[in-house]
Amino acid sequence: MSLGCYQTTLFPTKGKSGFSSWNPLKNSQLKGNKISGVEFSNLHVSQRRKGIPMRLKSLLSVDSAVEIEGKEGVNTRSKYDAIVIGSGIGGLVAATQLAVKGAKVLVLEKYVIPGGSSGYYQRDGYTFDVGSSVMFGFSDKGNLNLITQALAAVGREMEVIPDPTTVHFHLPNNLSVQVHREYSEFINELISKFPHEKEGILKFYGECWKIFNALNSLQLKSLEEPIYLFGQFFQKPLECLTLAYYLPQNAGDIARKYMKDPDLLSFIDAECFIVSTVNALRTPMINAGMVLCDRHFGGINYPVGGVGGIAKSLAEGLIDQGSEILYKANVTNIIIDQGKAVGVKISDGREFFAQTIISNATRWDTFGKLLKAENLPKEEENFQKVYVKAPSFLSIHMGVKADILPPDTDCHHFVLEDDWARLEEPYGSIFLSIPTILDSSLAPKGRHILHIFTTSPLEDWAGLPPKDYEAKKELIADEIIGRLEKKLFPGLKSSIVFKEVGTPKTHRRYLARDMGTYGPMPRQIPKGLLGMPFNTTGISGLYCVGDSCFPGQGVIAVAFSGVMCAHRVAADIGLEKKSPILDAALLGLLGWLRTLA
Ligand SMILES: NC(=O)c1ccc[n+]([C@@H]2O[C@H](COP(=O)([O-])OP(=O)(O)OC[C@H]3O[C@@H](n4cnc5c(N)ncnc54)[C@H](O)[C@@H]3O)[C@@H](O)[C@H]2O)c1
Ligand SMILES: CC(C)=CCC/C(C)=C/C=C/C(C)=C/C=C/C(C)=C/C=C/C=C(C)/C=C/C=C(C)/C=C/C=C(\C)CCC=C(C)C
Repeated sequence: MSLGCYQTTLFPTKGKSGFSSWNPLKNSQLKGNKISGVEFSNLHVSQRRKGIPMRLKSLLSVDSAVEIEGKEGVNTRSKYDAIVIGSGIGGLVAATQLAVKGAKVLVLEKYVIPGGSSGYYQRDGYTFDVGSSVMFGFSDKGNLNLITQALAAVGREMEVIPDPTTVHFHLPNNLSVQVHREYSEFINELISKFPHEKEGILKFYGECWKIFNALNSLQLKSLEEPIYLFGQFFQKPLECLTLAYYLPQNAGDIARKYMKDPDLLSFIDAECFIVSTVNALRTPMINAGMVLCDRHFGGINYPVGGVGGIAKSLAEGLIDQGSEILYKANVTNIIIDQGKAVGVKISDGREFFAQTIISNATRWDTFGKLLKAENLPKEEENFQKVYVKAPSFLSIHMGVKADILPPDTDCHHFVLEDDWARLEEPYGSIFLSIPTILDSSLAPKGRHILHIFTTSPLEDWAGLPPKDYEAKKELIADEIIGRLEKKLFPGLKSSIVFKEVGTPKTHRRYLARDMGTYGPMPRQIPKGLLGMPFNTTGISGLYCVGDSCFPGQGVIAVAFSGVMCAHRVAADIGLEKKSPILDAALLGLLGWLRTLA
């Protein structure tokens, strides 16, 4: 196969890339084969293989997979142990964990850099986080610092800046609550707002700590792998039973056992909404326990240089382990042979084969686009009955003059001005992150970054002619900024020096997520986490990872899903212990439990 045929994909040009407003290559950042200092030859392979020039090795390594298939047929075409579709944090954690266990992994990413929703883009001297800047799991202690652990597994460490306040809530009836890093400071502040509910507050958050402490005592691996699971039950029976007890419960029910004040219950709704996009009655108690305590135990920590550095470091670590990432590789099909997933096809026609296929695309994309919808396995039908796509977001990335922010402004804010009923409505509540409060290197001197986002359904933006679409973006962004100007920063509009607005269509396009969705949310009141599928699927050899798998949305949640997925896949390809009889029993039991949700 001629090497020349890949030259155009190795050196993408601005014109050919086809990306517009959220393209990190925009504004002359594409220099040779570097994006912002990171090498991005179309295919990265291990620097450790010596003898052949780097780029040539890249090409050979991919070509050989195809060549082997062409010459020798199905038996030898499985070059890789696993192919991972997508390089979101879920996909990268699964890939790196497998690579350190000795697997040969190929990650195929549609975009030009890794990270997906946890990626970054640069403009005019600003480095913007694409998604959330609130990082759980990034501390140096406990068992739940999954981001720190994922990086360490591939020999990477990032400097982080501790955030003194997870979020500053600005809520109806002038309720203002700062979630301080110190638990006692937070709880005292909350009790000072609701002194008559002191006992209830202590009991509710006390139950959250019970869950957190149980989670934090376990070695986290795949809950679909019986040897590990029974081992944990044997070593930590009380902790496992605690978790099993809370597995089918929701935070709102437990809050209602202890609290009566409607404003306080609405506050608990807001606490849950920022991590689950639904109210407390629909938020699994295990997830609430995890996030409402980790922010005080390990704290929220921001990586120096921006959230995008996490994915970049994982991708580099993966390559160090001898595995590979191919960018601009849009997977269009999962190839099924005799009922088993054996490979994938990408949009330029190339096919890659592996023992296992792991999809970091959402379950809706995996089973609606990459596989034909008529092949929907029963488990996926059930998933789609219990969960719907959460709405997407309208995001505004801005650069502002620094003097507009009062001294001691917190990094993260959540604003819902007058009416609790608007919490879950589109455009009802506003999330605001100002990461330059923690890391000033993200913006030019004398400037701050404001990243504003609010829920917004794709339907609001569909079918508009370009002029109307642009006008609507400006109009809605102006309203949202006006609300922040009124509530937090008088004069905000006149301090703006840079502004870029992304809609649900932008999310759909650049993050390749069906309807630009933020992730799954329960259709009705769920039974806690019981209905959430793990990583195996109804198709042999095919696994899912990311936020449409247990335990759901959130960067730390998808990191856990990556750890679980890698463990299950490693057992299936012989890199970890496995018992086929116990497997069949546990997977059957879990499948049955899900039908109860
Ligand atoms: N505004 C925010 O704060 C925000 C927004 C969205 C998501 N997030 C967080 O990120 C989490 C999602 O992480 P994740 O790992 O599940 O997924 P992800 O969406 O971050 O990453 C998936 C990756 O797969 C790639 N991909 C999808 N389909 C592909 C295909 N067919 N071929 C090749 N590549 C493909 C995408 O380009 C993307 O890089 C969310 O739960 C949420 O917590 C935050
Ligand atoms: C199986 C059976 C039957 C039994 C068993 C029992 C057991 C053992 C169990 C166990 C379990 C476990 C281990 C579990 C685990 C879990 C976990 C880890 C979880 C986690 C979670 C997490 C989460 C959810 C997170 C989330 C987060 C988020 C979403 C975030 C977001 C953020 C944002 C949006 C930002 C905001 C902003 C502003 C405010 C500005």
